[in-house]
Amino acid sequence: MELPSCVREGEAPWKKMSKEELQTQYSPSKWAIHREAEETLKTFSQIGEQATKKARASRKNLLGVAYGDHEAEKLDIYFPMGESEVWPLFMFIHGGYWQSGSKDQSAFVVNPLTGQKVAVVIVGYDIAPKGTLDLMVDQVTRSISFLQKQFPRNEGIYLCGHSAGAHLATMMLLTDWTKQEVTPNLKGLFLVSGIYDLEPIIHTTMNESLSLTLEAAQRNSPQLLLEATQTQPGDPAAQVLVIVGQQDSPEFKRQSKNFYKMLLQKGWNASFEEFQDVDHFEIVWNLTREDFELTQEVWSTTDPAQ
Ligand SMILES: N[C@@H](CC(=O)c1ccccc1NC=O)C(=O)O
Repeated sequence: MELPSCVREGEAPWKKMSKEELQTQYSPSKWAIHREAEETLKTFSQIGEQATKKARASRKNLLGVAYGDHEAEKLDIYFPMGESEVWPLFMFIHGGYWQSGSKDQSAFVVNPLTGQKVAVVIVGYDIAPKGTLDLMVDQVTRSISFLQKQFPRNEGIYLCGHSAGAHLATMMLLTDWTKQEVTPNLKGLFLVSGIYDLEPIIHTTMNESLSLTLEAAQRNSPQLLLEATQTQPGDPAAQVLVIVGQQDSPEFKRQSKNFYKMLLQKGWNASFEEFQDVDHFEIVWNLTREDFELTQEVWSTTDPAQ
C-alpha cells in the first residue's frame, strides 16, 4: 500500500517508499546476510545474555544501582581490573526500538574494556509502552548526571549507543546541562547504527508500541534539532564517531551519513566509519572480542594517555 501523498512529497527518499518497503528498511534483521532474520535476533539475545552472565561472574561490579525512583532507573557498573580509583567511564545504551532489550542482556563490551582500565556502565530505562521517548531521554540524562556526581574524578565519560540507544546517546549532545545539577565530563560518543530522524518510524509497526505523533517524533529527532540549532557544541573537543555496518539497510546508512554531515556543519569533532562485513547486530556482539576493530578504537579513544 502506498503512503499517503502528503507523506510522499518532499525530498527524503523514505517519503517515496511504500509502507512495506519502509517497514523492511527499518527492520535491520531483514538485512543480515550471515543468517536468517529470526536466527539473527535470537543469536543477538543469546550473546548479550552470555556476555552479561560472564561479566557478572568475572568482574567486580555493582548491579542495580538506582539513579532515580522508577523501578527501571537502575544501572550496572563494572569496574576495571587493578587498584586505580580513577578511570574513564564508558556507558552503553542498548537498542531495541525503545521497546525491547534491557541492561541485563547488554554487557557485550564489559570484559574487553574493564580489562583495559575502563569502567563500564550499562544503563536501564523505561522501554515503551511504559516509557515515552521524552521519559527515556530524561532518564538517560539523569543517569549521566548521577555518574558524574558519583565519580567526579573520572577520566572522561564516553557514551556508546546502539540503534535506538544511539538516538538516546545523541540526545545528550543537545541537552542543556545547566538545568542539571552537574555538567558531565563528556569526552566522546560512539553512535552505532543509530536513528536520528524519527519521522519514518511513525509509518512502521514499531510505532504501535511507541505511539509517536509527528510532533513528538520531530521534537526527539537529533537530525532536525541539530539543523535548527545555532548554538556551538558544548565541548568542541568531544569526539563523535558515527558508525554503521556494511550490512545495515540503505535507510540506516543514509540516516548516519546525513547526521555525520550535519555534525560537521555545526562544528562538532565528528568522524564516520562503515565497518565491513557486519550487520546491525554483529557490529555490537563483536564488541565481546578484544580483536574487533571497534573494540580497539574504543580502547584508543578512551585511553587517558592518548
Ligand atoms: N524488529 C527489529 C529489531 C531491531 O531493530 C533491534 C533489535 C534489538 C536491538 C536493536 C534493534 N534495532 C533498533 O533499536 C528487526 O527486525 O530488526
